[in-house]
Amino acid sequence: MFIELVKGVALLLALCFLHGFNIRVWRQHPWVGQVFSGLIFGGICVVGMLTPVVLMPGVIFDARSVVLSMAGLFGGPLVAGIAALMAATGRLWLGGAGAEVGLMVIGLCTALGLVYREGRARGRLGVEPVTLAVFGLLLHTAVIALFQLLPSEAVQRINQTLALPYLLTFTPATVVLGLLLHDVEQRMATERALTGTAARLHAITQAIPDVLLVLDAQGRYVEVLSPNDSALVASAPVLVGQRLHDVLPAEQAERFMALIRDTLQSGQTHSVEYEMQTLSGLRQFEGRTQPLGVQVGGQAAVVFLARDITKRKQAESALRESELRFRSLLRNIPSISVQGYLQDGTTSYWNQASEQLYGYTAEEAIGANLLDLIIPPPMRNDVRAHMQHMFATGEVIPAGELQLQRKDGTPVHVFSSHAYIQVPGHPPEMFCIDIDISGRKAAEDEARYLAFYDALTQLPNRRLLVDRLQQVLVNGARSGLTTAVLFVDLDNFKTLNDTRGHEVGDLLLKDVAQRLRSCVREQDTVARLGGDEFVVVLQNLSSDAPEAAAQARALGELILAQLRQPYELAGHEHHFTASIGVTLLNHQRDSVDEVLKQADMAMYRAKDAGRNTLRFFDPDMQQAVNRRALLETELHNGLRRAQFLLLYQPQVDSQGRVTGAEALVRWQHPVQGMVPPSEFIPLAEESGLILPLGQWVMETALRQQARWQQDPLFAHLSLAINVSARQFLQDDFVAQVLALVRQTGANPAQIKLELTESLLLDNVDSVISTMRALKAHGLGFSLDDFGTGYSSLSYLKRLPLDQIKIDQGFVRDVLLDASDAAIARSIIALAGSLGLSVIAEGVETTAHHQFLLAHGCQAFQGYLFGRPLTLEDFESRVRQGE
Ligand SMILES: Nc1nc2c(ncn2[C@@H]2O[C@@H]3COP(=O)(O)O[C@H]4[C@@H](O)[C@H](n5cnc6c(=O)[nH]c(N)nc65)O[C@@H]4COP(=O)(O)O[C@H]3[C@H]2O)c(=O)[nH]1
Repeated sequence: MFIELVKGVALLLALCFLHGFNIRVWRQHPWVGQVFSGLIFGGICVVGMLTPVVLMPGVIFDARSVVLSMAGLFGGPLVAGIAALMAATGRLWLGGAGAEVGLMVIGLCTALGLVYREGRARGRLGVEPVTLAVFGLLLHTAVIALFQLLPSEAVQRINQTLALPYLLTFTPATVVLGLLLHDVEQRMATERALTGTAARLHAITQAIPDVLLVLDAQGRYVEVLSPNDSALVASAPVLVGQRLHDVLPAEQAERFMALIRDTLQSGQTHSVEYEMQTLSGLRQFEGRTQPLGVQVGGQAAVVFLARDITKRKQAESALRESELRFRSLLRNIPSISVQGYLQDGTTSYWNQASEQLYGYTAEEAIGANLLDLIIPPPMRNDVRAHMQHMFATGEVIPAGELQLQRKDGTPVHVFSSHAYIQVPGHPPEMFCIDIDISGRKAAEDEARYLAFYDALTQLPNRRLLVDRLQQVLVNGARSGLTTAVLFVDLDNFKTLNDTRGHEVGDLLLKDVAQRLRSCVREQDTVARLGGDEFVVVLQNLSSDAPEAAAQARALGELILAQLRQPYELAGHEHHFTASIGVTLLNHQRDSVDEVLKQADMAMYRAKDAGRNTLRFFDPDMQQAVNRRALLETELHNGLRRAQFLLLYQPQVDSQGRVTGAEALVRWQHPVQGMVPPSEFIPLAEESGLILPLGQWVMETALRQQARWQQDPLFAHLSLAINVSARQFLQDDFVAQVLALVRQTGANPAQIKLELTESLLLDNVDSVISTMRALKAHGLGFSLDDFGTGYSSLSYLKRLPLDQIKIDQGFVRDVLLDASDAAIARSIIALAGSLGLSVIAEGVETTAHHQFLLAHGCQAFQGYLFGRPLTLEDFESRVRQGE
């Protein structure tokens, strides 16, 4: 019996082995595994039933209760169901009296096993020995209870002999089988977990591109994991088992050994960068070591993770090279100045082109402030504001043309672009990229200059001339002053060009340009129209057209005279003349074209008239000018030929007694007869002939006065002499007069110099000093035409005058015009208050005389008392008066 039970236990062990093996075999297909497990459990039951403990025929005992309950507990419904079906089939096939109870036992054990399984699944029951033992005891007690349904004979024997051994054998068997199956179950779970971990690890190591090595303390390759062999010194299978010294150069192997030692000693991760000759060539790696934590083959070991960084290193090196290239490019690129500045303007970068452009070396510039370096003072506030805005907002200053300054202070034109760069970890910077455009600017200036100036003579060209004339036409109308346009053309210029070539021709034109410029004032324009044609624009001439024409003619004559002077051209002396056409601008009527055409036509008239001359466009003007020119010549001749004489107009006192005379010049023209001063004095003043004429008058008058000195009849007579402004303002006027006084022996106390108010307009101080100098020698002064000019009373007070003359204009209408009468009265009163004598001129009627007399005037001159008389007539008049 015991032997039978041991056989049963052996069957149980076989069951465990077969069940474990089956599950492992079918782990990929768990359902199939369960079916086979069911067959195994069922098979063991059937085998057990075939070698049972036979109590009596038809009543058998075997280990099916243990097997089926464990099939339920560890196999689940499918396994237990198959096993129970097979066991039931086997039992029915064996038959006998105990068959029914046997089937019930099969059902009971299977069911209780499944119940236990459910309790375990819900966490209520475990599979530890005690629980299994309680389960086994309950199960087999229940089975013995079922045995009570057997025939009474069998029941009796069971209860007496078998029940107790049954309980004592099968309960522990249940525990043992449960523990064994539980162990199988656990081992399978561990195996599954390990398989999962290994699969994950494998997947991970396959996924990472790095090389993973396990090296022991001796430097032996324990494990080599690499996605491919290209990163290894030899293929993985070859490496495993070899030592570092076997596959690496000694020096490198030793370096890794030291790393392994350090890692194991410190227990810390270590990093290394190295280069290695691999199966795919020389590669660079970044490696990390980590202690493995467990021993391998009795040795401590490290995990070594190596990453191929060849590409990264190549990229880094390419980047470094590229940066180096760009830096070198920026540094050395000619003509493009690059400068870097920090927020406060401190210079952080300065390339070679900046050195050349601005004159500061990089050493001088870096660290200095932008504003102090190249920004002209007037621009500094603007630049500061722009920079602040850019650094605050990141908005770049727009590119544009600027005028900056070099180290030596000279200006430089640049086209400046700006960039705002912020590199993480560095302060933001402004980069300026400046291109020198001074050359372009100069070219533009040159082009602008050439557009308006003649390249050969540097004179304004036709375009600028037209421009200026247009302005003159617009503005001149307002001023009322006259503008004259002179068209100057060289005579025979073409011959010079043809005979001596254009170069010599150019020399002549340059010389002519210079001479023309020297003839005119700053405000006038000399332009070259092209070829040998020049135009001179004279502005601010007299508002009186004939006078302006005379001024234009005078300048034209001067130009002709200048251009007549010999020319020294390329070693030869040449003589040229010019023809000039003149027109006066009529601001209301003319256009620029019209004006130039007129001057051009006048110039051709000058050519027709034999060249070396000037002609006016306007025939009337021409005639007037001709007349003046003729008169001027005649005036000149008249002086030489003594055609002038003095008349003497008596000046009388309140009693009508002659007290003196005013000397009045006359021109005894051989053809025109006696010419009055109004016709020739202005011309004499313009032409300068007034100086010799005035000198003659002064000498003649003084000589006459000296003669009168000798005669008691005339010795008391004073003599008034007219002095023109131009004459009076000569530097040596005082010396001239005093010399004449000395030479003639005239009495200065009897001499009165008559000055006009116009003299006082600009020259009060020098007039006063001249007057004082003469007065110091006894000469007296009378202010002529008083009241017609604009002399201020304050001047009047300062002038060392003796007499004021009331102008004949006031005297004439003194009885008709209340205001003239008032002026005359005021002048008399004024003279009285200033302590001056007063003389009225132009007194023609006794009514004039009476009025003036009544208002206190004591001296008179006028037709009422005598016209200007020849010397003889004047002297006989004085005699008659006596
Ligand atoms: N209607 C009218 N006229 C009278 C009467 N009494 C005198 N006159 C004129 O008035 C002018 C007076 O001379 P003035 O005011 O010095 O004005 C002078 C003077 O400014 C200038 N002048 C004359 N002789 C000389 C001279 O020798 N040298 C300079 N620089 N200027 C002279 O020429 C001006 C004109 O001289 P004249 O033609 O000689 O004209 C003279 C004289 O003939 C009168 O009752 N009725």
